[in-house]
Amino acid sequence: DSGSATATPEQYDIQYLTPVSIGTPPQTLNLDFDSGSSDLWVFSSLQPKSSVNGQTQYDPSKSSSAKNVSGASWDISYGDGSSSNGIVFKDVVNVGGVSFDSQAVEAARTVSAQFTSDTNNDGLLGLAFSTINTVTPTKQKTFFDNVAPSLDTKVWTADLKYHEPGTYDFGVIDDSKYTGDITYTDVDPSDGYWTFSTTGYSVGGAKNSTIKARAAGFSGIADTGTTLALLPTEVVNAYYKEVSGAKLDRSQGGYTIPCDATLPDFKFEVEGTSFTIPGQYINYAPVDDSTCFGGIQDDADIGFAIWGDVALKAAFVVFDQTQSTPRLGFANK
Ligand SMILES: O[C@H](COCc1ccccc1F)CN1CCCC1
Repeated sequence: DSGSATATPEQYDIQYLTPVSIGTPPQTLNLDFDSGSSDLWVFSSLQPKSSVNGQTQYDPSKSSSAKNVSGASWDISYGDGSSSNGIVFKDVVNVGGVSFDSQAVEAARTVSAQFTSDTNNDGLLGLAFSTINTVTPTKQKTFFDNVAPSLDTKVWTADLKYHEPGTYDFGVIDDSKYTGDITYTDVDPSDGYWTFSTTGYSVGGAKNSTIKARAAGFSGIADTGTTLALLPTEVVNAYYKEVSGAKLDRSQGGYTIPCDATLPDFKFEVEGTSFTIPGQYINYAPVDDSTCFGGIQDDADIGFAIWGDVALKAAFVVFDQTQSTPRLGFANK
């Protein structure tokens, strides 16, 4: 079995939304596929009206296949301070033609203000490891872990794009979506994330002088649910040193740049193969009519780097569980 679903970017690629059908008859919700968390939760008919602002709500009472998981509840908080909680149903879930008939669908009772104001986001589909699922008393499996046995090959792939729709595929590596070889690197799943090491980085200076790659690598997570690339302070400083007019603006929460700056490319290396984030991707969004917010920011107080969409959209990425050790594959495209 294999399938493919479209990942459509919201403004500035702040996140990508993908249609998921839930229940009988199918209720289609647009979810944020998040490889940085492991709960599939949805806006639901159980929420107070005041917490819903245009989102599509899952209504288990309208699904003949919905079954409440007695005594189960969930409560999740994210790195950006947002949160949600509720109760749990099992129901049929279909993503791009790949289906599982008793997926844990976590129906929200409460969502934080950030989710209420995010009108097109109907919930999340977690794709990190099931060890960090928040359902108690019995942890639930991610959609990928549930469908993995049925897939032609135990992978899912992300082909996210700059300001245009891309795809999430399950059970297939579509060779038309990348060029050259796929470079694989081992993942350490012990924190529940797709954690991997980069062997180096380099900055293509505005004057086309490249800063030599940093000898030591650093570890980070591949996180489709994070917008920006959050990297070690030293790396971030080395990058913006190359951008005239760049400044660390605490009031904006990080580095800003002149919107008309010609930004250098940023290269990261995986097992010695380099992948280029074009400078254009690193002009994330305007904060006023001439100042823009940088797409590379500091990973301070997280303790590891977060390779979010600004980085992932520069590659074809394979989230691979075909072996006992999970792997990430990166290819140019
Ligand atoms: O909140 C996340 C961004 O958090 C980044 C992060 C990941 C893992 C550990 C610490 C972190 F700060 C983005 N939201 C997730 C759901 C909607 C957007």
